[in-house]
Amino acid sequence: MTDSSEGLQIEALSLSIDGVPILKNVDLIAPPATVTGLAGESGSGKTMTGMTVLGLQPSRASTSGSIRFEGQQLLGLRSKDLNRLRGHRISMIFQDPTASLHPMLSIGQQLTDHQRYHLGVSKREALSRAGDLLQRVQVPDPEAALDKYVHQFSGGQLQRICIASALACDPRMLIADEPTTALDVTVQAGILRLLRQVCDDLKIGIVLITHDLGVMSALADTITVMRNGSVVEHGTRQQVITDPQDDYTRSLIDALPDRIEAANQDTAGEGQNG
Ligand SMILES: Nc1ncnc2c1ncn2[C@@H]1O[C@H](COP(=O)(O)OP(=O)(O)OP(=O)(O)O)[C@@H](O)[C@H]1O
Repeated sequence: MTDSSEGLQIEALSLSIDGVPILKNVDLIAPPATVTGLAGESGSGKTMTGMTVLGLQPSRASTSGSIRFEGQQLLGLRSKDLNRLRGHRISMIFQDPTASLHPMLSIGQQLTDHQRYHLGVSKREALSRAGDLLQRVQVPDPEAALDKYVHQFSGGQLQRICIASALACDPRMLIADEPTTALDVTVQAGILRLLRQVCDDLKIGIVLITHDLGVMSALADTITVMRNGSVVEHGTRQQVITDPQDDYTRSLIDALPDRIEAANQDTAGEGQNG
């Protein structure tokens, strides 16, 4: 049982846009130090759920239900308070690292600005922390990397930099929306392994959003499956993957048997190029 003052608890979250229901009574619990998977086909409402946690739903959306983070109600929070939370206590990484990073700013600048805003640290301290973060996410030669720009890195390295940026202000929760979908298969496994380390070593809760049950089965501790804006299944990874109760989940798994098997094997041979 999760302590209600810890992690993220979404209860009966509904959201509609111009009267069209997008999310319907969504329940999701994401404890600390756990990877909570949110699966489902395209358009099922996974991203909208993650965005709503951060108050980033479209402005014309109407919502009901509850989103509690470390005991605090987020739904209806003023934007000033949400700003304080976003990128600090809860951060997010997205599918395309090149779209998440600014092409004209050095990596050092992109890893320090929000530290200075949220943590109030000096430029020098923020840079030192940024170097440590790049080391943690295994970007080669972290000191030199701080002076480089986006075009000088591979896609996998850029996603590592995005993870470093997401970790920069010591978040307690990380929402990862399709974090490996834009990457080569050979690089994906390294990013998944890094996210596992982040979760285990820093005790950060991760909400992993992906349509790919192969990725899900490699990383998630629990899996919630959505369809058409509703949760259709929830359980441990083992339960959901090996004994799905819902026909829709079963059809998703049946479509990907080989990939799930492959994803469940630890891909120890993956190199540092990611
Ligand atoms: N800004 C918006 N305005 C209106 N409807 C939207 C908006 N953004 C998303 N939707 C709708 O909300 C529904 C859920 O979309 P969402 O992006 O959450 O799905 P998803 O499960 O994350 O799918 P994908 O993997 O393709 O991103 C879809 O029907 C989508 O068309």
